[in-house]
Amino acid sequence: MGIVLGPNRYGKAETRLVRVHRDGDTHGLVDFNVSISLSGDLTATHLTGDNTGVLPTDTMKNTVYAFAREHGAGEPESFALLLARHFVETQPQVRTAEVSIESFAWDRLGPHSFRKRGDHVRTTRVSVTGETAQVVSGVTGLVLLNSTDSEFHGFVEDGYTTLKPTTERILATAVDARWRHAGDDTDWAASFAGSLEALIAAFAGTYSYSLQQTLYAMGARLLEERAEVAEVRLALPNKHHYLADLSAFGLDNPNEVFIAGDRPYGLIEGTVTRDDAPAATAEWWL
Ligand SMILES: O=c1[nH]c(=O)c2[nH]c(=O)[nH]c2[nH]1
Repeated sequence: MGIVLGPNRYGKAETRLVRVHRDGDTHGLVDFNVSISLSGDLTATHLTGDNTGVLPTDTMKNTVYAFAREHGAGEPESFALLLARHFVETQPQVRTAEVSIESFAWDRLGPHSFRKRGDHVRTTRVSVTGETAQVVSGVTGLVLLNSTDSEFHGFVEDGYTTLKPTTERILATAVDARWRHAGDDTDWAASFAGSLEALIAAFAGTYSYSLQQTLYAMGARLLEERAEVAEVRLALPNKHHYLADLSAFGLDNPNEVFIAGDRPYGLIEGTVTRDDAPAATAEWWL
């Protein structure tokens, strides 16, 4: 009885690409999750470890970022065809290339501000003890992104610091916010809509030197615009976008092609409150 190699394929899964198309002050944003799988004559590496026909999956990932710089990234079908044809045409041992792309839609908030579509959840938490009622409203999973107007520098640098100061970066977060109402009788629909609008406007409108600064601006704006709210708590994950280094391929990258990071992420948390806010009557955060 013999043992034979059956069907096989290999590739790089889930390359997270964010492509900013800079058209003057108005930016376009494309957000892709690209998975590549190649098959063909790959027997040698499986049977003997002979890698002469193996294009590294790392190269596939690099190709995604380099093509995004060279060709832009528009419709996912076009970008997938471009990549798949490239691997079949340049790698004689590859018979079939499969490229799958998940494309995440963002709605425009401003020239360089975006909100991820179909995301957030409205929350409420009410605590009643005897005659006392405390109402907390909130939102989770509201994903916002500014493709410019964000810097981060002047931070502590110790022996373990490798982060380079930057005057140009993407700032993105998934807003997790709770706000405590001073009373228990207001127009809840209008209050929620206005609070959400205040958070979004402050994020989009703040020229940011840190996510901490943006957090304070968001909380302060909500309190300025909603008299019925006493206190705001925000937890903002810093959804890092790393500038892809394309210099090895002879390409520059003027803040256009980004690697969307997953984990770890910075987590910036804080409370913004009125100095005359009534005390909370129950635990209300998380
Ligand atoms: O806005 C930021 N705040 C930080 O505290 C921080 N730390 C870091 O590595 N990047 C950032 N960005």
